[in-house]
Amino acid sequence: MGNSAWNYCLSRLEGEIPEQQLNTWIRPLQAVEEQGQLRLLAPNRFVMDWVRDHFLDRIRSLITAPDGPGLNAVVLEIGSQAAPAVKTNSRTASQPQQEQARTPASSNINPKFTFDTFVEGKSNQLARAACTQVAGNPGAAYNPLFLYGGVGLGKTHLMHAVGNLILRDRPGAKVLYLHSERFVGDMVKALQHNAINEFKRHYRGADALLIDDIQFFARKERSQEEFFHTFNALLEGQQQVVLTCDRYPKEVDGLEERLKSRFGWGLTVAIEPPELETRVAILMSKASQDGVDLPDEVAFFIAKRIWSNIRELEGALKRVVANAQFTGQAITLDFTKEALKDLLALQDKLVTVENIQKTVAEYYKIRVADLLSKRRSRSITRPRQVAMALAKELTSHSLPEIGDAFGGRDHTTVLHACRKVEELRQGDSRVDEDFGNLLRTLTT
Ligand SMILES: Nc1ncnc2c1ncn2[C@@H]1O[C@H](COP(=O)(O)OP(=O)(O)OP(=O)(O)O)[C@@H](O)[C@H]1O
Repeated sequence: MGNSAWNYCLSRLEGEIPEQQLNTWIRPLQAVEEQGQLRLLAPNRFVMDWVRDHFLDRIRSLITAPDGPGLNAVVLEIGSQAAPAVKTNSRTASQPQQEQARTPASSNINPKFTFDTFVEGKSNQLARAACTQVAGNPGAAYNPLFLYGGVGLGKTHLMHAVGNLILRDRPGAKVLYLHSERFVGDMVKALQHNAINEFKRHYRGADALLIDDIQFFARKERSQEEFFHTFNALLEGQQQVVLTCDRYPKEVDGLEERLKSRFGWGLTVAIEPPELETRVAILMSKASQDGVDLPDEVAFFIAKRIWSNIRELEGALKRVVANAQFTGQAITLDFTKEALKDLLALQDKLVTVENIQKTVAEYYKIRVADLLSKRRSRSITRPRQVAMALAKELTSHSLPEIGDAFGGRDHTTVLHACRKVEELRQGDSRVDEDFGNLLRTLTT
């Protein structure tokens, strides 16, 4: 393994730094390991300064830690190395960057994010179906297609999958993917350089425009104005627009009403946090893509303990795999528990039964004391059952422990609550929505 220290470091950083920042600052770095030190090559001074100021201390502590690669030093400088000659399909630090530099108008579609690599489950079924429809009939099926849901649930993946499928069917199509921050940045640059017409032409000429995380448009009036016109022009021309957001569009403060109402013209679909079976399937699929043999019990263990989002799930898997490769050990359940020890401890600390009770009480506008009381009116029992079910799902406490924490109730009451909530979630969309909202609040 040429760069095992750097790969190890990356796998750790992936769990700590938002994807957007990793792509912007960390992945463009090239790493060279030599004589006990790691040389990091930044493509330019801007990146070097940023990495030095924001990430270098952390990288150094990971690289030199005795229980990590244990190298002596990290050197950061400007430079580049020739790209390795053979590299199939795997993402290297520098490739996407170089690609972009050569062809600034390129689509930025990540070839790894396809429908084939997207695992379907109840939580994302509708979103996936809508995306396949759109990819098969761009501009005609649903326009715009608006995907929303919490962080790391696969919105970006699906968006790229749409782009990839359109490009497969029509290789000449102009498919533009970008984060909404980039749209804002490009617009500002265009205004500064008197090039707004070019900017308009560029975006309005897209056959499909895919814009990620549009909550970043909030309170940026000039950008919203420009986006509004771009959006209208595209819709009129039957060019496809796909948008994502971390919440339901109407709930984004600081977004103009006319935009919100336009977003509702097409189809708006939610992606929910995946249920256990889907999480296991995703882990299995990621492992097999990387050629890793993942025992079932390990997949179940990770999926049970990490529920909030798929990026974290992937991060945990990467950490286990990197540690196993690094130490040359097999991936067993014990090994996995050890590798994820600090991550899981951190998580246990974050979601406590008290925390759940407080959040649930606030959500239903009742008092925590009501949850613990003997009161049996519907307005109290339902939130209490939901809180118990959340405690079972999100903490590692046993049923008797949870019962105790809810005013000394019996474990069978907790079991009943969990079953009841499960049943209600199937049959009553309000309960399902409440549960989803609470899960999101507690885990993000
Ligand atoms: N159903 C799925 N099958 C396989 N991989 C998935 C699935 N959902 C998400 N992922 C993976 O999880 C990671 C995070 O997903 P993605 O970046 O698409 O999330 P997101 O919803 O766009 O989050 P954010 O709002 O933070 O941008 C990606 O690596 C993606 O491939």
